[in-house]
Amino acid sequence: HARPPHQPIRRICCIGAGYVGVPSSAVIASKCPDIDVTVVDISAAKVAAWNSDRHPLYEPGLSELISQTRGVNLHFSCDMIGPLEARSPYGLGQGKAADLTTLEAAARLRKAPCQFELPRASATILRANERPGVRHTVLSNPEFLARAPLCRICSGLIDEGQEAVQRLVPVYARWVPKERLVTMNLWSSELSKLVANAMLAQRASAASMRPPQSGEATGADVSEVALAVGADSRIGPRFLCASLGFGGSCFQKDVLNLVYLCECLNLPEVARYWESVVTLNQYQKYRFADKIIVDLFNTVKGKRIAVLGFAFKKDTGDTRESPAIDVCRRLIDEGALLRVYDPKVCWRGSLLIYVLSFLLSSWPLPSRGSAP
Ligand SMILES: NC(=O)c1ccc[n+]([C@@H]2O[C@H](COP(=O)([O-])OP(=O)(O)OC[C@H]3O[C@@H](n4cnc5c(N)ncnc54)[C@H](O)[C@@H]3O)[C@@H](O)[C@H]2O)c1
Ligand SMILES: O=c1ccn([C@@H]2O[C@H](COP(=O)(O)OP(=O)(O)O[C@H]3O[C@H](CO)[C@@H](O)[C@H](O)[C@H]3O)[C@@H](O)[C@H]2O)c(=O)[nH]1
Repeated sequence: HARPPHQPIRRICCIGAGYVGVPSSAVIASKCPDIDVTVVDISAAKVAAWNSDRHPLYEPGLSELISQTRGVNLHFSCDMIGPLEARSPYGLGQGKAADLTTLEAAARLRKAPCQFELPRASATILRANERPGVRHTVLSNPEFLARAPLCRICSGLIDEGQEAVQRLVPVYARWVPKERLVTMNLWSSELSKLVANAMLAQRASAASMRPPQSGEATGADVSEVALAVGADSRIGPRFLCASLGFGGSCFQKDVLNLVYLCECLNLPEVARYWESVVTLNQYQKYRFADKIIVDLFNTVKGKRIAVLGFAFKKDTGDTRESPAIDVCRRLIDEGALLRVYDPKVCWRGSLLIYVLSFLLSSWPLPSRGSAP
């Protein structure tokens, strides 16, 4: 479709009203009042929840952003075609259902052998479904710079997509200083995300494994060690807290993506190196559960144990890959009766946890807010 270059973006449709889609869309809507943002999701319940005052996930400041923008230029819908077709004279949504179904399928090729193949595969699928007047461009715009919020990477496929990149950049330029808006080729962008997350995961893993097995063996205090080590500006103070293992939706997946990439590139030694980050992380969780068992006189069978906190980190209700899952599973396998409570974990997650804990324990439910 012939479109004048650098025509400003007026509409954005985000597919997937989850942890990435909603915060990103809410920020764009609040920073760009002239852009109409619609978030669509396959789950009617989720869309209804976003349209209500009981949002399905917690993120500090998100509810406030949504209350300012929802119904103004931020919309939640199950209609995969309407938001774009009704308003857009061009672009991805102009067409029919098949178009967006394909886009969705392409965007969610979670079984693509490697993250790197995703943009190319998406582009191929979209191109195969193009109709006259509709042109698709795939950009890589990974979300991974959580601690560098004033920075954003946009990238297009190596030899194409530059026009689309030039149209996307001004959207972020509303709140990101120009010098911190980085454009690069797609493979650099994808690899940046993998490497950044893998290095952070490696650091969190190493922090938990500070030899010799933290302070336990030596009498050292792990927080004091972290303070001293982090005072070296080359190392820095962040990500040095020993924990029972890293969790979350990205770290393990991204490290394993890197492992796979190394294997494909015939770099088995490098692959094993990164794989050991995940292995150590698993070990750390089992070690923690074993320590509980040992401390409770080598058996937890029939013992009632309270688990305070279930999300993978503080200030979130996200339980994906939470280390608590492995710890609880190990304790349940050993016959413990668990009582799990996390005030931030809500909706489906909490229901599951409550059902689990009801089945496994006769303790009364704590009232909301009574937990630390
Ligand atoms: N969570 C992160 O921090 C993070 C960071 C970078 C990239 N990612 C990637 O971004 C993607 C989304 O991650 P997330 O954490 O937001 O996941 P999520 O599970 O919170 O959200 C995904 C949403 O997509 C919806 N969905 C699934 N299939 C759909 C379909 N066919 N049509 C419309 N909606 C559909 C689901 O109902 C869900 O609400 C994933 O591919 C993830 O790997 C996540
Ligand atoms: O000193 C530390 C710091 C973190 N963790 C653990 O590491 C995991 C990940 O923490 P964090 O990175 O804060 O959370 P995520 O939301 O998973 O964020 C990561 O993954 C996101 C998705 O790719 C990126 O946006 C972020 O930049 C990247 O840090 C959590 O289980 C933490 O408890 C530690 O064990 N010790």
